[in-house]
Order: sequence, then C-alpha cells, then structure tokens
Amino acid sequence: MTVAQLGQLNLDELPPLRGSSRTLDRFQKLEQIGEGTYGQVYMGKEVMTGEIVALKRIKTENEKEGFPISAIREIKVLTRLHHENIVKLKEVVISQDGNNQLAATKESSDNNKYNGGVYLVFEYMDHDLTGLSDRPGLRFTVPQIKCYMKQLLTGLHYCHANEVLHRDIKGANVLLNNNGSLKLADFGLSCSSHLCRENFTNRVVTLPYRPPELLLGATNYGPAVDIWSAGCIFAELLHGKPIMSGRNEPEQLHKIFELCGSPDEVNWPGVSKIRWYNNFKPARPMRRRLREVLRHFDSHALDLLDKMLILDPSKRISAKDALAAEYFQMEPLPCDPKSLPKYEASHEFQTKRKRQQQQLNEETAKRQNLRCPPPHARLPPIHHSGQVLQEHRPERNLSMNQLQRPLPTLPSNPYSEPLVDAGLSNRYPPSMNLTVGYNQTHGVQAQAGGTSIGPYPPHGRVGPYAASNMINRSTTPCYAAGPPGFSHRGPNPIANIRNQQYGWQQ
Ligand SMILES: Nc1ncnc2c1ncn2[C@@H]1O[C@H](COP(=O)(O)OP(=O)(O)OP(=O)(O)O)[C@@H](O)[C@H]1O
Repeated sequence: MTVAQLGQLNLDELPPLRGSSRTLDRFQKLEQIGEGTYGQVYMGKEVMTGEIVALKRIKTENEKEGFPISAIREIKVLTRLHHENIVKLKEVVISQDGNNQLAATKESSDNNKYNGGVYLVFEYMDHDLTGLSDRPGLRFTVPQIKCYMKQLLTGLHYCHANEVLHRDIKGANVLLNNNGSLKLADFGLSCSSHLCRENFTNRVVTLPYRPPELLLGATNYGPAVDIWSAGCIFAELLHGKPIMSGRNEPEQLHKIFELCGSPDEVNWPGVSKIRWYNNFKPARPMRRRLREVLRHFDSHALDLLDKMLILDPSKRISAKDALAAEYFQMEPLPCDPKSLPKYEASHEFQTKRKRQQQQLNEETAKRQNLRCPPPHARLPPIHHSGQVLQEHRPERNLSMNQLQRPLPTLPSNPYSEPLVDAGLSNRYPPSMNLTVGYNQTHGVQAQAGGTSIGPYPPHGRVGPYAASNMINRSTTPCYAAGPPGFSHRGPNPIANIRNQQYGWQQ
C-alpha cells in the first residue's frame, strides 16, 4: 500500500476530466444507489465499453447561486488527489438538454427522466461501510477490521499529507468494493489549504462523527478532525454500532464528555478560550471512561482508539502514526484485501429503503391485526404436548446484526443524577424547541412532555465557502441567532501540533 510523501501531489498534472465534450447519453442508468444532500447517485453503465460506473447527479435546481459550491470543491479536490484509497473521479458529463433521457434503462420511465444538469462519473464501488455493516448477520472479523482501518488511515494520511481535510468522514462516505479496496468518497465538504487556511467553518462533519473542538466552536483546526471521525468509525466497527450519537450538538458533546471526560485546561490547554467552551463546560468534571466502557475491545485496538479519541486535537494521533500502531503489527494481522469476502452490493440508501419498507409492512400488519384481531387473541395459546412453544421474543423484530451483538451499554449518566447536574443545562437559549433530555432553565422553563432548549451557538465564521451548503449538511437543523455571550470572535488559540506536522497554517 503506498503511503503519501509530503508534497507528493503534482499540482500541474492535468485533471482526469475529458472536458465537457462527453454527454450523459453515453451512459445507461441502472439503479439508484445513493441519495445525498446534493443529488442522487446512480449505478450506470457506459454503453460503448460496458464499464460500470457511479453517476452522481449535481442538483442545480435549488441553487440560487448557480452551480453548487460543494460540487466545485469536490471536482477541484478530486482532480488533484490520485490514490488507491480515494475514489476516482473519471469525468464530468453534461446532459445536452433539460429533457434528455438517459439511454435505455431498466427502471420505469419516471425514474429515467433526466432533469438536466451535470453528472460526476466515478469508478463504481459495490458498497459503502454503513450499508455493508447493516447487512443482517454480518460481523467483521479482526483481520477484516484491521484491513479496512489500515486502508482508511492510509487514504486519510494521503489527504492530510497533501493538505486536504475531508471534513465529512462517516460510514456512508467510506466506499468498499468486492476486491477488498476501501476508498474515501464525498469530498464536497473537503477543504484544501490552497483554498483556505484558517477561520474554517465549524459546521462540518456529520454529528455522530464530529469532534469536540468543532462542537465547542473552534474555527482553526486541522487534520485531527478527520482522525476523530475515523476513531468513531473504528469504534463502530469494533462495537457493532455507533458509540456516540447525540440528537443535537449539546447532546453530542455530552456523550463525548461521558466517554472521553470533560475538557479542562489540564487535559486540553487552551480549551477555555474556545468560543463556546463556557457554554458547554459541565458544572462538575467528568472523568474519562473510554477504557473502562470499551474494555471488551482487544487491548491493542483500545490503545489505538484511545489515541484517536483524545479530546485535545493537538494530542490526537496522526494518521501516519496510527498506521504504525502496534495494533496493525500484532497477530492476527490485517487480512489481504483480496481475501475479503464478496457481498451483494449494499449501499446505505438501499438498506435504509429496505428497512423503511419493512417497518411500513410491520405497521400495516399491526394495523390490520388491530382492526380484525384473530379469534381469542387475548386468550393464552393452547399448547399440545410435543408442540414447540412459540415464545414471545420482542427481539425477533431486530435484525440479525443486532441479535448477534449483545452490546454493553454506554454510560447514560456516570453520576446517576439528572443531566441538569452535569452542567449542560442553563446554557442553551430558548428559541428552538428541540425536545431532548436536557433540562432547560435558561430563559425558559422546562415544558411538559420534554424540555425545550435554545439554539446552538451561531456559526463561528462561515468558512471560505457558501454557508448555506455547510449548514444543510449537518444532520441537525439550522440554528438561529445565538445567545448573549456568544459574540466572542477571537482566534482559536489551540496550538495545533498536528497542523504543524503537516505544514498547516495555524
Ligand atoms: N463511486 C461510488 N460508487 C458506488 N456508490 C457510491 C459512489 N459514490 C457515492 N455512492 C453512494 O451514494 C451515497 C451518496 O454519495 P455522496 O456522499 O457522494 O453524495 P452526497 O450528495 O455528497 O451525500 P451526503 O449528503 O451524504 O454528503 C454514498 O453513501 C454511496 O452509498
């Protein structure tokens, strides 16, 4: 596996795009495999060669300002990055006219309508990590997890060595193929130091993978943000499900504090100067419990995870150092990617759809049962001798995946006290009615049936790119104006050693 050297990119290299001469009618749409913020992704076939590709349609119809900035960014970055662990952008094609239809298709004519616009043509990958891990009964082995993590970190190291932050590492953006290759995709939020150097936006990275420095409002950050997200993926692979998924930013921070401890000037020098620190600082310190909670992990895996999920980004391990971790040198060794099992294609979009369909079917069946219950539905069943008892097992509704993974629960509240005492209350101003587990006494009293919390602090500084795109990428709603006391806009003082290591500007 090649590991990038600093400055390895040849910026003068011609992009792999073949200009705008090729049009979409050279491709046959096979099926939809993804639905992103910025458009749909289809599996397609190049009619002439029969090559299978992924076609990402760039939605332009909702864009007030023309071509979306995320697409420009993705094209720009991917024309510079060429690595076996980065998805290959093959070309950009356009449709000749707005009513064009894709060449003969398998799906219904409605689905084939092409509304005009631009498509990015990527090499096709059979799965994304979220879709694959959602397969019922699938459990990765230790050599497989090592193999995937090694490739993920190699791809990240290549990006970081070339001054690119991905800023949206999550399972759905980690693509896998049946040759065992893993590739990073979706560079729509990425940031190159050639385009922007400091005062980045902190509204990046999907919530469960977002690092504490961004949640606390840092606008000067570096590659460590991607390492945190990669650490969350690593833990998810080992644990079988996400380890920290908050429904909103305050809750996400609280989950981080529960597992990784709360930040202070001792474990994270400079943290108190980060914009929103005082708003989120727990009233009482919370100790780090990661090793305790995840003690069922293999010790080398735990050592590495411990270094990836360090609160202070300047102490977080780099991708390069993570690749040298004992975890990858110890038996069982990472398996050869080619030896990885081949699975039927699985993308998050499809597995989500299947799940929704299943839920719908179950609800319909339930409703039908309610309307005409089976005779004597309330009477206990009659058991004949020799008959196998049909136990009532609510877990029958769970997927095989869930059944096979008896998981220890993460601490919900290490102090067994209401969350208000963890000090996260009183900090969220009252304009947004999110029902969460936090008590709210700042300006608005707790409401019946849930508590109301206010908006998360406003954007630190909208990055070098259009803000609207950034905000919409978050899994959480947009937030209105911030509370009093959020006006501090001084530079983030965290000394980012990692940035220096990669030659990043502070
Ligand atoms: N090259 C590819 N091969 C196969 N599937 C792909 C490919 N690129 C993307 N996909 C599928 O489409 C999904 C969405 O793609 P992508 O993340 O690039 O779109 P997006 O609009 O930027 O989405 P998001 O809103 O999640 O950021 C991926 O999770 C993946 O399942």
